[in-house]
Amino acid sequence: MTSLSRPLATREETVVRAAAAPLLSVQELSVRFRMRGGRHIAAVTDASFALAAGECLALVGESGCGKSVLASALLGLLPGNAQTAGRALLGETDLLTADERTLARTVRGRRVGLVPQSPAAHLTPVRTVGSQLGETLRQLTGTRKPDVRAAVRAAAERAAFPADHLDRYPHELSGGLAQRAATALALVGDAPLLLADEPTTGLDRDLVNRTVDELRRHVDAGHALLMITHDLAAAERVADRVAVMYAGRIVELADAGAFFGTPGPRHPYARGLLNALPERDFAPIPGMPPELGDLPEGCAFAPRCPHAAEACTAPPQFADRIACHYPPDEELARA
Ligand SMILES: Nc1ncnc2c1ncn2[C@@H]1O[C@H](COP(=O)(O)OP(=O)(O)OP(=O)(O)O)[C@@H](O)[C@H]1O
Ligand code: NI
Repeated sequence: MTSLSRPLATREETVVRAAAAPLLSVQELSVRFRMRGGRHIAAVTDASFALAAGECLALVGESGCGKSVLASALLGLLPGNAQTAGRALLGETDLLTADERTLARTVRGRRVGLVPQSPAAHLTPVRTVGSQLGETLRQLTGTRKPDVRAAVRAAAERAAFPADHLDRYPHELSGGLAQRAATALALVGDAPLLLADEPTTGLDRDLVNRTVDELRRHVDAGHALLMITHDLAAAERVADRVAVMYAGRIVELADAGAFFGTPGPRHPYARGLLNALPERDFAPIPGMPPELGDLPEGCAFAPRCPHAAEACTAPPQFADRIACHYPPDEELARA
């Protein structure tokens, strides 16, 4: 063997390992907001998950449970009163500790794309959608001037944004159109990781499906997608895996097929979420989620949980993809 064979073999091993390693690894991510009077809001607590290239993870849970805060943390977009703990590794970069210059120059838009939850607030008010798309294309993909017009039309088409609205300003758009403009902008950079925060709000079912299918094509082309959504039907259509969040914690991670099909969700909260759907039992979960500034000591879902028992006054560990003292098997054993 020549002396070259070793480095070559090592490089091959590296490629194999890279293929198996997740693109994003979030480890015990917590976000706290410091408030007046020494109070704090525990918006995200100990969230851990990984996301591979070519995979979509849907993050679901009731309003206010911390989904958008989690996404903002991954982009370094939290306000000044936020404190983070844990790690969020994108390759070698820890997104939680990367400096603003790195985030602005190499991460946002280039390595991590965002479809924001409030697209109107993220679009530049004084520029038309077409001009914003054109500028983003030139910046992120180096599209040359003569090619920009066609590229803008293609980008709009991908997000079902009508070409005859490209000369409109953001305030002239309906919520649904602003949403599609934001999706078009987010897809332009071809970032390996896309965070889509409620990308189908304000769209009718046909457009929801069209948007979701375009996002799925993006995933199938090798990108990773973290999709935050209230729309469980959209989640079922697009996701490979599901993360269920309750009161700032991920309480269940599941394969989408098992979650939406058989055997179904394992966590009592996740079962409640699905059963609340009109096409299922249409039975809402009784009660309200707790205040994130005033969380109970034990399991935060216990006050609403039909299975709560003595053990639930202590916080459940996240183990075997669920944070529950009585996951289904144990429940059967108790019955
Ligand atoms: N800048 C902030 N300062 C203090 N608290 C905040 C701040 N931003 C968000 N929060 C709180 O963090 C919690 C989580 O909010 P977040 O927006 O992540 O919820 P969400 O799951 O995305 O809800 P929705 O589905 O309604 O978008 C909420 O209680 C919210 O009030
Ligand atoms: Ni949100």
